[in-house]
Amino acid sequence: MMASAPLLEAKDLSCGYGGQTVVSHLSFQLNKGEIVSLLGPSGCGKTTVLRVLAGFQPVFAGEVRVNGAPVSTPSATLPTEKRQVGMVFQDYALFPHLSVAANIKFGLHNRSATEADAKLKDMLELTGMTAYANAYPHQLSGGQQQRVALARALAPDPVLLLMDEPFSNLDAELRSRLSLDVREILKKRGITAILVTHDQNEAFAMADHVGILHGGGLQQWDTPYNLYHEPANRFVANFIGRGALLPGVLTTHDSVETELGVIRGNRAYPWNPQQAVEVLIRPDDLVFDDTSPQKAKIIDKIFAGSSTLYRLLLSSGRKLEALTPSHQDFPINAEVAIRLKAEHLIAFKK
Ligand SMILES: Nc1ncnc2c1ncn2[C@@H]1O[C@H](COP(=O)(O)OP(=O)(O)OP(=O)(O)O)[C@@H](O)[C@H]1O
Repeated sequence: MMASAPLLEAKDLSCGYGGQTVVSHLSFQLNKGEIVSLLGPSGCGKTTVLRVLAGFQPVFAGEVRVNGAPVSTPSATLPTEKRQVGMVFQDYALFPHLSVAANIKFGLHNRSATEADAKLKDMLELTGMTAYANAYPHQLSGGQQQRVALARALAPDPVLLLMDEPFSNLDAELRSRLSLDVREILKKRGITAILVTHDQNEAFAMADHVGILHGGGLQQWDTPYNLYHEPANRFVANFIGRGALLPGVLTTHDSVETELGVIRGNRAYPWNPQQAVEVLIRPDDLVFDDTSPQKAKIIDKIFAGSSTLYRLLLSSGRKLEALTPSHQDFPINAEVAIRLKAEHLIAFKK
């Protein structure tokens, strides 16, 4: 039975501070080698959950299991040092007076010198920091310091790696590059990891599954693709990506009449025909198409290199956004013909 247990399992977990519950009824599982992200707005409890998983604080209810064995229950909390978790924080937390090599070897005091040296060499290579073994943290860039922090966290072969906003002190470009690099490093070694972030690009770039936390609970646990294209509720629809909600009326269980025509989707809704709904329109659901009878006026555009985001005004006065390849270049105030090209019909009852 133990062999088939998930690597990490949170079951109906409630946690918080003092008597104050921050997150309740949280359940999720991670298999070995999986990378997941807990994503949510500031204050939703991401760090609190991570602290529970690390063993820094107790659970009020529910339990956490690692490889089938309970590590947190309301009556017992296995201490951090016995959990074999590695941690990477926002502020790097490297020892300033120790060299890169000594930082990485810090958690290896119970290994033989030969073993520790081999591990150091391996970690330096894995994180691309071999040339900096003798440098001190203040001589490194933020991105390099975070690579060392990762090497230090991975050196003792943790069962689980916990990362709390690891890239938020870095500029946007470095952040996106490093998040891909770190994913590659973790995948190469089959490391199971949880990343806490409020940055959806980071979560999407790194994680196999993402849990959206809000309002004291989990709103959706899904792949990045599904969170974007098949959000489970209005909160997720608004929180993830860009988009607008367009009013419409359900005509059959899987089609909605809107001012852009009838939208037919890939799922059936249980509501009666004529039910008033709102349909989620993502910017990439709209295409410019000269043959379409639907007209819109361009009121703004944001050029982003390979693509352009257009803000459009419909004749009803409603506004939508369209994301197109940047060769399709139109001036502000131009009238364009648009067509909906959505494969997913995401409707919410009005
Ligand atoms: N030590 C503490 N004592 C009491 N309440 C706390 C403590 N730490 C956090 N909280 C509260 O718990 C809630 C969740 O905090 P938490 O830090 O887990 O959120 P978060 O989602 O990680 O937010 P952020 O993205 O801003 O870091 C917040 O309302 C916060 O004020």
